[in-house]
Amino acid sequence: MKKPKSKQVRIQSRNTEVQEIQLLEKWIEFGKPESGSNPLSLPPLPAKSPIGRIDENTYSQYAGCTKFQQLPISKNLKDGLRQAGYKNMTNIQRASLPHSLSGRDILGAAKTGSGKTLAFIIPVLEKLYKARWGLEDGVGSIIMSPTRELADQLFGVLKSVGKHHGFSAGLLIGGHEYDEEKDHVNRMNILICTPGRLLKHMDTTPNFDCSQLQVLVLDEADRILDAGFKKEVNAIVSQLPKHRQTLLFSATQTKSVKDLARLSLKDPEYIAVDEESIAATPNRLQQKVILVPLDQKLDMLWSFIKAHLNSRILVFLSTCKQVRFVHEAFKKLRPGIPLKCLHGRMKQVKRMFILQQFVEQRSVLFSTDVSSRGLDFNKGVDWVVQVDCPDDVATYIHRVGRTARYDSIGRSVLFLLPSEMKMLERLQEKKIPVEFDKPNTKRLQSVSGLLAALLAKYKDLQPLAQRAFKTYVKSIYKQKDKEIFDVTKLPIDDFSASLGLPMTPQLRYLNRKDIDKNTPGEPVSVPQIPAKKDFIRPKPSNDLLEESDDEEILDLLRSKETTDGDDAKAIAADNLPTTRVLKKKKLKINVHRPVGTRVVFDEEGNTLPPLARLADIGTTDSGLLDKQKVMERFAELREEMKTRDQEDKLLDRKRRKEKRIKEKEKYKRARNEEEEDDDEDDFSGSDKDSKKVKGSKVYFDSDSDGDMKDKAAIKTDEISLAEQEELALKLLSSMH
Ligand SMILES: Nc1ncnc2c1ncn2[C@@H]1O[C@H](COP(=O)(O)OP(=O)(O)OP(=O)(O)O)[C@@H](O)[C@H]1O
Repeated sequence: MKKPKSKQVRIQSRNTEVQEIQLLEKWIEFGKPESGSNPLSLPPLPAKSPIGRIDENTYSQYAGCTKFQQLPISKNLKDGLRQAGYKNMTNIQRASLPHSLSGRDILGAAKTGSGKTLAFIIPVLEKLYKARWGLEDGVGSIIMSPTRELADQLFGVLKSVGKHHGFSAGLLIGGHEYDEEKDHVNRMNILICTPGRLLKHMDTTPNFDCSQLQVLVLDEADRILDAGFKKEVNAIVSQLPKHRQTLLFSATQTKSVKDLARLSLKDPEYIAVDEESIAATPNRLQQKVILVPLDQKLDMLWSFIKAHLNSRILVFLSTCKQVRFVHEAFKKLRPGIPLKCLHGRMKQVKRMFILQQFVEQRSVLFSTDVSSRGLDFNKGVDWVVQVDCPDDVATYIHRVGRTARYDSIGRSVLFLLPSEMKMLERLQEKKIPVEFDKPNTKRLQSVSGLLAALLAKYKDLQPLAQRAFKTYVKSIYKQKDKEIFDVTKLPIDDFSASLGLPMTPQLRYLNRKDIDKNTPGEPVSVPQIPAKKDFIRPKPSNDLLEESDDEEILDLLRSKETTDGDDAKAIAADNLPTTRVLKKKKLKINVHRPVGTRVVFDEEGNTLPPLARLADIGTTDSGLLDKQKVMERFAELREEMKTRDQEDKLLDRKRRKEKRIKEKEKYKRARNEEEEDDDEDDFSGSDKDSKKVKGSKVYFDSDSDGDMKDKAAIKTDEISLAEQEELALKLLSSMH
């Protein structure tokens, strides 16, 4: 009894589906907006106006509608959206959906946190639904994201709003089990992926086929189309059918004709909903820029964290090593708020776990740009702190866009070095409403002294600090925009000391003279910049574990109280942390000393001449060296050098012998192959013989190569002559 009923139900639901699709297609065709028009400019539809079919040939208007329920989309999707809590559309959704639902290519730009994800997930689901796409049809849509975390987040949105559709969807990202993915990838209708992993499947997974692809989506399109992904994206696109719908979205969009040609976009609709708006960043975002000398960055960051213990703070640093160091070091100083870190070198599972934790509790997340794009921390990030200057304005926009999402408020602060003030101009040129603040460092707590102590106590922290130092300087050195990033203007000794390092690590690629001639905090040309006297060495904190009041440091920084220059100098002198003393001593080190020699210090921390440690202070009150001891030491050194020379010679001989053996084996293999080839060919006996003789020549020990080759040649000649004589004799005797 049951079976025919379920069959009947199946037939019935298929018929309903077919009817719904026919209706949607007619409705879309009836009301699709003019190509090139912006549906946002149309007056909003009255709330109670009819939805869908009105009479035989008339359907309701949907260009200009404000609610998802007014769109020509399936009931399944409407249910999914309603259950996920989405009712009214955001501007980018209102502007793009009427175009994308009618099958047009889209190039969409809207501020961070403005709802671009639904603007592409809705047309993807609807396109496949209207095509009655099934499991057996394979890949119908690919959604590409530049980072794994963002791909994972998009996957979450797709699952939530698409739960009433019967599509299969897969997440293809690095860090996942590739073999497992391989087994399922052919059965997926929608793939959310990073470019690298998708290409790997295209190259290696048997029968992986995207030839029927209907919709291609690039989220954070400008990032995916930039040089970093160029090879992968070109290779992927070359394997996709040209006849498809393509949707590109980002907060900072590309209009490069070359890029668009690469993707074969067909008359795309340019939808930039914020073009008329003054700022490229959300209106509810308060943005500050403060001037912080390099050696005070960690003091400033520490003080900031201590003043915001009840917030969720996202901190951007430029390299993985910096993130690791600051996280490890600050953790040991226990600021009174959980600290987490995230960077591209971490295992994927851990990355996901950390993001989850950051979303769930107030904490500080130190991160590289791996989390600068697209991530939506749904409980809201209170502060975005950019300790290191972003590469460009686009990166700035994406970083600050992790806060003030949808309709929430947010705050951000960017630390700029005096040499990076050009970045402030660039932000202002792009109409980003940043407020420039002079730092009033009265409430700053210095951590460099504490870091020096930590480095001495925890041996594994010192290499971390060194790498943090080196990678930061290198990142500046490698930056393309030299107007902003000038490595020669970095006060590198002060910076090194501020990380608690006793000595400035060597930077082979830099000419020290170029750097040293620039003093920290040298005059800069931007008018708003405070004079050098505004940079005050902060007061070291006596008790860093004690919680400071939750008053915001930045409000204080803005306070009208200015510190008198002389006072400032006095405070600075009073409060110099211990690392500064170390730093002064370190400057006396002769960096050009011969390799392998040690720097020797006296009790005052001054460097001594080489061999000075041999001086017998008891007997030579003038500080002169004991000649006898020096001579003995020289003799010792000579002996050591002799032994090392002998060891080197032995090693060299051994290496040469190994090389010879390898060469012989190589020749042997080549000869064997040659002989095998010869066997297959129809050579005359004499040819074969001559080849063997020729081949045999190369087997001589090459210790005295030339000699032996000559001998071999002679030997071969002798044999042939004897044979010839014998043959001649035989011939003569037979003639007689
Ligand atoms: N119509 C809507 N109604 C309510 N909330 C929405 C709507 N659309 C999106 N949101 C919410 O707004 C937040 C930001 O959306 P989304 O992540 O899509 O922004 P985005 O524009 O892609 O940001 P980014 O440029 O940083 O990637 C999300 O939490 C999302 O759930």
